[in-house]
Amino acid sequence: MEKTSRIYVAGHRGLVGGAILRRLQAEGYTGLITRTSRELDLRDQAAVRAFFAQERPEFVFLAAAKVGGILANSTYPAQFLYDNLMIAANVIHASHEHGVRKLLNLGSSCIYPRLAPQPLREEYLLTGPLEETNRAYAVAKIAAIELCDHYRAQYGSDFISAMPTNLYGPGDNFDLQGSHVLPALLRKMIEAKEAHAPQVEVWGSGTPLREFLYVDDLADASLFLMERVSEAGPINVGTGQDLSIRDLAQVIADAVGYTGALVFDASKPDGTPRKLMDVSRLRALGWEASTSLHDGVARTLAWYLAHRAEALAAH
Ligand SMILES: NC(=O)C1=CN([C@@H]2O[C@H](COP(=O)(O)OP(=O)(O)OC[C@H]3O[C@@H](n4cnc5c(N)ncnc54)[C@H](OP(=O)(O)O)[C@@H]3O)[C@@H](O)[C@H]2O)C=CC1
Ligand SMILES: C[C@H]1O[C@H](OP(=O)(O)OP(=O)(O)OC[C@H]2O[C@@H](n3cnc4c(=O)[nH]c(N)nc43)[C@H](O)[C@@H]2O)[C@@H](O)[C@@H](O)C1=O
Repeated sequence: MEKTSRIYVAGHRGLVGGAILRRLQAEGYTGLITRTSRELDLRDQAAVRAFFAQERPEFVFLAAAKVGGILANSTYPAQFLYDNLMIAANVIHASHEHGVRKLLNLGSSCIYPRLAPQPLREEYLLTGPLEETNRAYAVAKIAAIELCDHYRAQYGSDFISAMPTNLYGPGDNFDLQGSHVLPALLRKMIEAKEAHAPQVEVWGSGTPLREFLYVDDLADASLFLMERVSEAGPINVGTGQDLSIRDLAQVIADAVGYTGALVFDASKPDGTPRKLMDVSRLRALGWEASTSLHDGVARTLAWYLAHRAEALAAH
């Protein structure tokens, strides 16, 4: 990418797209192209075609998607499947039709089979049944990888796919029904501390293991991949370390300074028992995460406290 390249960041108001946009701006890229979902609904093929014909992006970061935590995924599977299939098919096909030089497709660690060996290696894709709570979303994300790989094979398109582990950071979704676990627990503990509440509710058993990557590290990996890697297949992006939801809740309680009890709500789903990424492929290519969970949580907490109204209004 040159500093004046026309670069489309799809989903620039989201957690990931926002971090990628901030990073590109900080590095002095001037040809940045963005649209909100109101301005351009990426499920609309004709609108996507017209947009690509008009703007002629040379590079595309595909970070627009219907995204949510375990409850949103299991409650709205039709929307997660349809929206994500349409967004991926429209953006990837338009990128091919309009000669995009390179596209980075963002997927998720939930593409791997529920009971695959740990840590999850890229070659485990399509080797077993998926986790039920996010099967619809995962199928759409797998279809997007397949699109990139087959457009590469048939047309020579330089389309690559990154599979991040669970993400968090400034600009996250803090809605308690729709969000992922880390922002949800951060918000719950802040509010419990302020209200002097004796306990905070944590969904599920607390035993599932999850790996968390700070979103600015993902933005760094995204630029690294865009600039230096051209290969088929998913490329895992993570830290290579996980912890239980119970331990995560304690890390967040400590950061917030909340000293009440944690109560586990067994009526809520646990989801997949573990999904630790094997990050050796990306390490061998030359990239590693640099932000510790402790630092990332502290930065996210500081951001949320400074932008609470904005964060809550966004979702
Ligand atoms: N969050 C996480 O923990 C993880 C995320 N990822 C991946 O990263 C990518 C981005 O996720 P994240 O940033 O968290 O998600 P967010 O929900 O924070 O942001 C998604 C963005 O997509 C845009 N969008 C959604 N639907 C449409 C549509 N129909 N047309 C146009 N734009 C649309 C929204 O735009 P607008 O604001 O304008 O409505 C929104 O800003 C996804 O592909 C996801 O799979 C992967 C692993 C973990
Ligand atoms: C990124 C990833 O994200 C999703 O998968 P997930 O990792 O299961 O998502 P999650 O962050 O919502 O939950 C992680 C764990 O945490 C527990 N948990 C406790 N208390 C709360 C809580 O208050 N909120 C939430 N959301 N979870 C909670 C929860 O019960 C579960 O055991 C999919 O969208 C999937 O498609 C995907 O790609």
